[in-house]
Amino acid sequence: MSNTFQVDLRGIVDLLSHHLYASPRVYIRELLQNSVDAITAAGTDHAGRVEIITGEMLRISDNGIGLTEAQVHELLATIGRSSKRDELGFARHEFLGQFGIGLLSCFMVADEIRVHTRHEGAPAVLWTGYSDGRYEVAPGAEREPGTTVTLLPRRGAEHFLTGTTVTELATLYGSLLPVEVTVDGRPVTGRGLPWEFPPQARATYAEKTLGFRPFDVIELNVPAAGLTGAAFVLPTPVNPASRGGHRVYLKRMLLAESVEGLLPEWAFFARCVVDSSELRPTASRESLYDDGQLAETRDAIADQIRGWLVRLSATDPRRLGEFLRIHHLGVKALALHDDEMLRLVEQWYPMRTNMGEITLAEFRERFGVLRYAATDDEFRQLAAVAAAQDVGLINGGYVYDADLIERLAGTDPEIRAERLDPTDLTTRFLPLDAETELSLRPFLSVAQRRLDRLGCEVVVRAFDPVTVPALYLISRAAAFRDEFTASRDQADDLWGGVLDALSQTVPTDRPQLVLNHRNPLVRRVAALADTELAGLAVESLYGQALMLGHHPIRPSDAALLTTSLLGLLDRAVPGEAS
Ligand SMILES: Nc1ncnc2c1ncn2[C@@H]1O[C@H](COP(=O)(O)OP(=O)(O)OP(=O)(O)O)[C@@H](O)[C@H]1O
Repeated sequence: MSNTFQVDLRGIVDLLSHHLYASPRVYIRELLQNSVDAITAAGTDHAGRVEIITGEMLRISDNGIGLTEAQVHELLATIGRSSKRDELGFARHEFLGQFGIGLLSCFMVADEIRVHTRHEGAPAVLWTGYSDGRYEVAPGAEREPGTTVTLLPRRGAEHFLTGTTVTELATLYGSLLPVEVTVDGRPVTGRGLPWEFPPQARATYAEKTLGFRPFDVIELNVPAAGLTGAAFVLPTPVNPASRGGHRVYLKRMLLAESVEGLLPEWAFFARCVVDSSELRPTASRESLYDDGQLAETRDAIADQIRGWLVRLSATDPRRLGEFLRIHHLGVKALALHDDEMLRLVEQWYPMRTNMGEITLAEFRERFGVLRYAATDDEFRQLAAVAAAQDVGLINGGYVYDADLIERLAGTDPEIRAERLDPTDLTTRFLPLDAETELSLRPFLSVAQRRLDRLGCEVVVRAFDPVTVPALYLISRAAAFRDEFTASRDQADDLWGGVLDALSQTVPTDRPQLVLNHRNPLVRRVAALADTELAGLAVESLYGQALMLGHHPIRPSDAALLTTSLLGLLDRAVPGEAS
């Protein structure tokens, strides 16, 4: 024995309103969609018209194809049955609807739905559906071919059917539709496609609907997806991680104002407004169906945005510079895996160097090798000294910069990159002649004794600039050891033992205080016969070098600084010691 499924309409409507549609407001979209589809079905030489009248009840009339009585029974009363699919069940291309559930959404705001309809050459029919699942079919009053749907508001949902709300919703969803739509006599369509507006009007449109005046507008055209539209470039930086959605229309009907997945992540600086005749909606019609076609469309749009950037570099570099200043993070993120973008960054993005802000291309021309410091701290330590020796140095400490430099060198054998370690610079420090070296021995041993307990080695070299008396150089290995010692000091006995055992394996090159023999003050200090005063001076130079390089001041450093400062003051201020 075979039976037929029974459907509990209340249950289905509840499912739709709570789990499928984001808001009951979509009922207007579903009604508009049915009217437009009926007009499409009536044929192309047919000037379509959709009229919405609000009041006690809501009425929407179209001059579309209408339904015969047999179709009314078949289509309106069967959930999931649609006239918009072909024999194989595929959505027919020319229609907006496809699922056969749209009309049900009206039960979210109405208790009763009346469909008064007539198909050319057939008598008019009146179908009445109730939210409890009953429906009636009766002969309808004489009328022109077409359909009028009337909604009787459900208690508590009246506000969804007022003139103001309906005008707002019809404008939101339907303003780009290719048929004339009016609400209470006022047209909501007919203003054309915003991305075809002249530039000024386009900017005003963006300001009103997207909330910003665009930096530029990129026209989009992807024939394979029947897609046209525009990408509006944001005029201010945005967090690359914030997902900005796009305004997507499908066959001129708004899908949603914040659709994700239309652009690749790197293009976070653009907001699109597009219409597509091929991309598919999910059943809720609130997002795009994520399939191969969406992926291909995304790639095609990405190409067009990339093309805009490349074009800008060729025709208007100044403007490209402006763009990069605003959105450098996104462009750099993109350059990490896109060669064209990498070239763009190399040619046009000014990086911070010790010779000012210059592009990597210029830097290479001047200095050959892309020499960079990997962190901001290392850069600060080295920048002035390197500059005085005419060594160009890039600050690779900004997000992505060091990675980009490395990648550039990895993709082009012509390009060399070199990470500069603070201790590498000592090779640029000239040793002193043997005689001077010898004469400085006693001073050096005094100085070394004062700094021994801080784990610092003192050397004297000649380097530029003469104005810098001393530099504190810390190699990567030493930096690691410093952190290691700090955690050893804080650890309890058990962990202390473990860390001690480990420390055997930690390399032992020590940080260095490099005194500059070209600096007059250093020469005078080195020549002092008073070893106590020389010691105090070395300690002060040590403190000053720490601060110059923005090194952390440990408690032992702070204690040393205090005693040396007080010691020097004591020497400097005249009067008898008490
Ligand atoms: N205004 C109308 N004029 C003519 N036929 C209509 C009209 N409204 C609805 N219909 C008929 O009723 C059927 C069911 O409509 P319904 O809105 O439930 O689903 P659909 O439009 O086919 O698909 P979807 O769920 O994607 O909207 C339609 O396929 C269509 O044949």
